[in-house]
Amino acid sequence: MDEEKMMSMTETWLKKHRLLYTGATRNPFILTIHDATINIASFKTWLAQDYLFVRAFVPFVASVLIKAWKESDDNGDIEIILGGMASLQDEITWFKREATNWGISHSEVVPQQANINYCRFLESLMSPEMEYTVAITAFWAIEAVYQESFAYCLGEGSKTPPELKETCARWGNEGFGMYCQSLQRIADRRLLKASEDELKKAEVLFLSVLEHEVEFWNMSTAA
Ligand SMILES: Cc1ncc(CO)c(N)n1
Repeated sequence: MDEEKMMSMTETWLKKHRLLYTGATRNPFILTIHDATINIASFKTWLAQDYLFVRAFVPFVASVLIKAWKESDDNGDIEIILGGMASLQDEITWFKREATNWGISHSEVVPQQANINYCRFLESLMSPEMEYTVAITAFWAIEAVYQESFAYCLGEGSKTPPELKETCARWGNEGFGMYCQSLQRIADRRLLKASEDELKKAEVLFLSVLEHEVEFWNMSTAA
């Protein structure tokens, strides 16, 4: 009897594209939070830009919710996605409060190129022609990168400055980790039934997410 468990599709891709995934989850921006050498200007750039990103992320999640309602074979998906949407409201409130704390005025923040590109990518995923399977896979990847990145900043041996710990805990907490696992399970369940074309498309867009995440972090450290 074979005791080995089969690898899920997302696990297979994470393994196959390890280098790029590590590039997204252990980016220099994250490493400098982890070792407390972060330049506060970089942090403020990230904070200001990510607020704009999250505002664009809300309609994207709403579009995934609609696809789940139309296409999903499991009612449980709706609750998980809806839970994600609900926490985005809290997240937007948090971003506004943090901006005040760090002396950022959102009305003066101009979206940078990497952010514009990423938001445009989100918009392409919102198209009604985009399959649920593909969109939920991208959704999982977007959340998973933040979860892995910020959890690392709170992990053993991290020297994260106390004033940044709350930020890291937003995405690095255990509950957010469980939520990412739920999204991953949905993606894997769907990918199991996907056509060859859909699988290929989902893998390509998974890689696009990782590239956009790398560019987003790089944008923050470049400023
Ligand atoms: C750029 C980016 N990726 C992922 C997340 C997670 O929601 C975020 N807030 N911002």
